[in-house]
Amino acid sequence: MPSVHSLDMMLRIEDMGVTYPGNVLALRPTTVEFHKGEFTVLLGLSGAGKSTLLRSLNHLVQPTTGTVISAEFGTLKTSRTVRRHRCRTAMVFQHHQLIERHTALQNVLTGRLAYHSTWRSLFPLPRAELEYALRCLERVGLGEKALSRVDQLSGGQQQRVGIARALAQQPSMILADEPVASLDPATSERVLTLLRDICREDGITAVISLHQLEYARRFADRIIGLANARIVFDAEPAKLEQHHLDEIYHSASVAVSDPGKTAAQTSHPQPSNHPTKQLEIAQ
Ligand SMILES: Nc1ncnc2c1ncn2[C@@H]1O[C@H](COP(=O)(O)OP(=O)(O)OP(=O)(O)O)[C@@H](O)[C@H]1O
Repeated sequence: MPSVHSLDMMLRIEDMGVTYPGNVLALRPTTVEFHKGEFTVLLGLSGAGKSTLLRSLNHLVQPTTGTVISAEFGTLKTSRTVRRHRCRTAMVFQHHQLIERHTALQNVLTGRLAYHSTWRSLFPLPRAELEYALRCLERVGLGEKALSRVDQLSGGQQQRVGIARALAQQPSMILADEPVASLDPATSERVLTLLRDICREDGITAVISLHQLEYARRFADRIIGLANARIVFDAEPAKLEQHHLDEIYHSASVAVSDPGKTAAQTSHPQPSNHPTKQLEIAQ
């Protein structure tokens, strides 16, 4: 039976579940839809299943059950549809995954490779491709660093190169797995602002996993909270209340919504990856 989906659907997963070898249940069968131009943040404790959900959206992690349906390419069931979907789905990683000895421009150009055959990519890309990559770098404010080696850039600049590379792919969707986890608070805010603004301007659908609750509240159009391999919250940030946070973080007494309060001030010790801890750092 064909699935029923909304008009602005970009990607839909249906009864999609992931069990890793060793019988590790990482995502229970889940049905959820992502909409065009929506900026969704995945929240949850370490091990809740955020990366698994995120990475299965482009079959980087192979779902064990269920399906992924793309508005552009239909159900991802052949290697051809997966390839085409991946071409339009850019990824941004926590550790950038850049080639450090290459220049920023060379790294951004790798975002164009999906559009070229293997043999074509062995030769220099046409001037138009270089100009396009340069424009992507200019959009993230790094035009003047185009010829700098990536290992000579700061962490925040490297992540901006990662975003430029994603943009070079001309994506309809960006999946970002903890893109600011290695950055200081001020740089994190700049990177998230940049990512959100670019996604808004270009109508790109974004799904981003974060540990910082405060950033999720500020930047997301929609928050999906995960706990124990299932979605326990799915709504706009304004609807996220303490009892939802308790469910996401299994904690009944921490005022995580109080930006003035830190983990050290709460009556219960927090695990190191608890959002309150992140909140403390994010202030
Ligand atoms: N390749 C793998 N093989 C086996 N188990 C895995 C694998 N990847 C993840 N897991 C397990 O699956 C569960 C979900 O992991 P996942 O990485 O999706 O969580 P997460 O919410 O993204 O965590 P974090 O915030 O620490 O990145 C965890 O129990 C994890 O140990």
